[in-house]
Amino acid sequence: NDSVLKLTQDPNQWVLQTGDYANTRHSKLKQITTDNVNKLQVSWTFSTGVLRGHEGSPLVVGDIMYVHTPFPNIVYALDLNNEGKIIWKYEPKQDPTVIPVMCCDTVNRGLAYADGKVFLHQADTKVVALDAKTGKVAWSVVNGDPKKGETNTATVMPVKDKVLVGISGGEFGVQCHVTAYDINTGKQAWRAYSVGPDSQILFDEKTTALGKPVGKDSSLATWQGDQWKTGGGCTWGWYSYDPQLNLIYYGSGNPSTWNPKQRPGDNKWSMTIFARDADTGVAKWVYQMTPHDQWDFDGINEMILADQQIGGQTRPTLVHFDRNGFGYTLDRKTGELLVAEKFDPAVNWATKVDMDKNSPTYGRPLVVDKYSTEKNGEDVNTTGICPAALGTKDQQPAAFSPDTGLFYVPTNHVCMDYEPFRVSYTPGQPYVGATLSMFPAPGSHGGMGNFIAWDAKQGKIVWSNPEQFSVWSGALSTAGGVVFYGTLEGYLKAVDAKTGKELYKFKTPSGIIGNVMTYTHKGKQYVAVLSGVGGWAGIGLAAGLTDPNAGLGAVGGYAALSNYTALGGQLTVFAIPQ
Ligand SMILES: O=C(O)c1cc(C(=O)O)c2c(n1)C(=O)C(=O)c1cc(C(=O)O)[nH]c1-2
Repeated sequence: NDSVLKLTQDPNQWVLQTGDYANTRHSKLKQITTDNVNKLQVSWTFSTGVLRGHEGSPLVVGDIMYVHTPFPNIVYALDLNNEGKIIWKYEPKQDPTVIPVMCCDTVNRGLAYADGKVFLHQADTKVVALDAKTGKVAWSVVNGDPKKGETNTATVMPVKDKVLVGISGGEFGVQCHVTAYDINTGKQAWRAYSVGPDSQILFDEKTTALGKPVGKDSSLATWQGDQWKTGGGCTWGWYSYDPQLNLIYYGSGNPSTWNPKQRPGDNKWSMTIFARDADTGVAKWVYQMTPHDQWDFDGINEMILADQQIGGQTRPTLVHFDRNGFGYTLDRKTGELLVAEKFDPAVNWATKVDMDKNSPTYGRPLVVDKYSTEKNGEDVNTTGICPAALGTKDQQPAAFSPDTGLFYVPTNHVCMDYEPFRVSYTPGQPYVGATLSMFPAPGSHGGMGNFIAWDAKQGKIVWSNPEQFSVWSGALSTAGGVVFYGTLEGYLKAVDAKTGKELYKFKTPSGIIGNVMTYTHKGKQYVAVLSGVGGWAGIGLAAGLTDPNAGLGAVGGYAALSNYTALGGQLTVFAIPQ
C-alpha cells in the first residue's frame, strides 16, 4: 500500500504495529541516545478505562495518536496538539460471550493505518475500517463465528489494495485461515487455510518446501480422515510483507488438539512459515518447523525481513524466533533454510534441527524421546520439558537494528510438565486435551525470562540479560543506540544496543505486555508504551484465576506476579524535558 510505504519511511510517525512492513521495530529517531536516555521522564499519560491485558501499541499519524484497548476494543483518537484531548472515540458493541472463547486473555494487538482509514479487528472477528479523521465506520465485515470458537486478537496488515487478517481458535479446533479483504469495500478477495485440500490452502504445483515441490494435497496426506477439519493452524500472529518480492509472510499455530495421540501424522501445515503471493494468496514456499507438535509450540511469531551477509553473500533473509526455542534464518525468496539454532540454552525437547540436505530428516527437529508427550502411539505424562507451551518466545515481537546487525529478543525461560488427555470435539467448546504446569528453567538464574541480543547470521546469543519474569513486551530498537522493552512487573527498560547494559528503568502502573513505540511531535522524540498486565503469562491476574493448573498452566507458573503488580490500563508517554 503506497500510503503505508510512504508513512513507514517517515520515522516521526508510527503507522503499523510492526513499525514497518519488514517487522523490524527499528526507528531512525536518535534524539534519545545511550548518553541521555537516563534523563527520560513521564511527559503525559492516558487511562484506557479497561483493565485487562494491553498488547500492541498506539499508532501516530500526523498529529493524532490512535489508542486501542482489549475487549471491548475501544478506539481513541487523541490530539497530540492538545495534551491528548479525545478527538473521537469508537466503542464497538460486542457480545460478551466471546470472552470465554478467547484462550489467552481478551487482548488485542492493535490497529493499523492506511489510505486515511484506521483498521480494527475486534475480538468477535468483525473487521472495521474507520475514517481516521472522524471515527465513522467506512465498512465492516465479519471474518468468523465465535460460536465455533473463532475469535481475534491480532492486528491487520494493509498490503496494496487489501487488508490481511488472521483468526484465533487453536484451542477450539478451528480450521484457521488468512483472509484478504478489499481495502475500500471490505469485499473478500481471497482466503487461504493452513490445513486442508489444495483448493483451500491455495497451494499449486509450484509451491515448495525446502526447495522441492510439495506435491498434490500435501496437507491432507498428513492427517487421518477428516481430522484436518478441526485441525487448528491458527493465524493469530504478525504479518510481514516484501514489496519487491510481493510476498507476505506469517506463521501458523498449533494443530488441534494438544493431545498428539489424537492426530497421527505431521499435521501439515500447522506450525509452518508461509510465503504467499500478496495478490492471489497462493503459497510460494512453506517450511514446517515442528511437525506433529506435541507441546503447543505455535509457529505464529513474527517474521523479520532483513538483508544480511551470509557466507560472503548478501541474502534476503527472514528471521524468526519460534516458540519451539529455535531461531531460524531463511532465504525469504526461496525458503532455503540457512540457520536454525537454540536461542535459549535451556531448550531440551530437540537436540538440533537437521541441517544435512542429504538426510531424510533434513529440516526437521531431532526430538528427544524423553521429552515427547506421545510414545509408541500412546500419550504419556512427561516432565521437565523446556521450553513450556508458551515457548522460548511467544507473540511478544523482537526488533532488528541495521546499525548493530543484531536482533533484540524478549524471551521466556520457562519449562513444563505435560499430561495429555483424551478430548472430544464440540463446536465452541475447549478442545485442548492436556494439563500443564509451568516453572522457571531449572539450574539457571531462577528467573522466567531473558532479554537477549541475537546474531542471526551465526545463530548465536551475543548478550543476555536475566529477567525475573518472561519478557512479554515487544522490543523497540532506535538509531540512538538504545533498545527499549517492558517487563511483567511494569518496568519500561532502556538498554545499550551494543552491550545490553541497563541505562534506565521506570515502573509504570501495571505489568507491561504491550510493545514499545516511538515518534516525534513538534520536533521532539517521545517513547510510549501501554501497561496492563495480562496475556497468557498474566492470565491469573487478568481473569482472577487462582487454581495453579488454570489458564492452561500459566496461573501457577506466574503466581508470584501478584507480588509486583495489579490490573491496569494505561498509556505512558516519555520524553527528555528541555
Ligand atoms: O491457537 C490459537 O488460536 C491461539 C490464540 C492466541 C490468541 O489469540 O491470543 C494465543 C495462543 N493460541 C497461544 O498458543 C498462546 O500462547 C498465546 C499467548 C497469547 C497472549 O496474547 O499472551 N495469546 C495466545
